[in-house]
Amino acid sequence: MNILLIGCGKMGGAMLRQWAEVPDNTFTVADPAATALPDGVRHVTKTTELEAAEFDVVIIAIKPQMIAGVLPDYAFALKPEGCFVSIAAGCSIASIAKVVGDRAIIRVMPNLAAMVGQGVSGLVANALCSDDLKARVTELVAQTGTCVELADEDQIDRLTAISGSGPGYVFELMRSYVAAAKSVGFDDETARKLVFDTISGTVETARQSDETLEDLRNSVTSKNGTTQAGLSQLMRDGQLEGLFHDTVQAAYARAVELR
Ligand SMILES: NC(=O)C1=CN([C@@H]2O[C@H](COP(=O)(O)OP(=O)(O)OC[C@H]3O[C@@H](n4cnc5c(N)ncnc54)[C@H](O)[C@@H]3O)[C@@H](O)[C@H]2O)C=CC1
Ligand SMILES: O=C(O)[C@@H]1CCC=N1
Repeated sequence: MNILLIGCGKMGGAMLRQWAEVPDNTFTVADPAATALPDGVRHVTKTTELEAAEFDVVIIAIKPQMIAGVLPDYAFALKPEGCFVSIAAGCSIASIAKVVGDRAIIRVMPNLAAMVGQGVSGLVANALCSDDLKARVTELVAQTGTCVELADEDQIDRLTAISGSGPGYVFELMRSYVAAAKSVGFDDETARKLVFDTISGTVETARQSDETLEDLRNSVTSKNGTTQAGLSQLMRDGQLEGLFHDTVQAAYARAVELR
């Protein structure tokens, strides 16, 4: 497919890094600020460099608040049978259709781990999108990690609050954990290694186990031992579970506001 990527910042750039590894498709990036694009990717800085009906897919990877102002300038470059793919948080298919009219539109919510091919994405398409086009876009997204097809748009806003924003929550957890490791005397390099390897090893253990997360947690926790002492702080008054609940609800509410 011939693909136009509008916006090549943190998220668009992360996905492009994986896509550029696969020879199936050709990419043009439209982003005045883009630098250091992968080999073989065409870069345009003005819409006048594009031809009408040039692309099978136009990917919208700019901030949701910019879509109404920017997208009209690029819409002419999509083939009549092509589709728009938006990765913008919140911005609904109806809002995009207000800008481009009744066209095939797919919403994808990726996450930053796409950068290393371990992303998690949700996808939902409108009724004007053919099964073939949806399958080809799903395959494209799956080049960046796993891709789950969702039943409706509300689901993609809920998924945004879990996996779209998720790396932000996890990076902050990791940052706090590393700071705590340093507070008991480890240097930065050792603290990062201990924390990163503990997290990745724990995730892999959970993946390979049939036990519940509660049982796995209990299997680390000796009666009156060190883990129990630590968890009595981490879990005091159920605050951690409440905090995660509030975190996800706030992110979902913001996605709804951005519709
Ligand atoms: N950062 C993340 O982890 C995730 C971001 N998203 C979505 O991806 C979209 C982009 O977010 P980020 O990459 O984080 O933002 P970013 O600010 O890193 O990238 C946006 C890019 O758009 C470019 N841009 C601005 N005006 C433009 C124009 N007129 N024409 C072409 N390009 C233009 C900017 O130069 C910039 O490189 C947002 O809609 C966001 O909701 C979705 C999932 C995860
Ligand atoms: O924070 C945001 O709005 C974007 C969407 C998901 C992750 N980053």
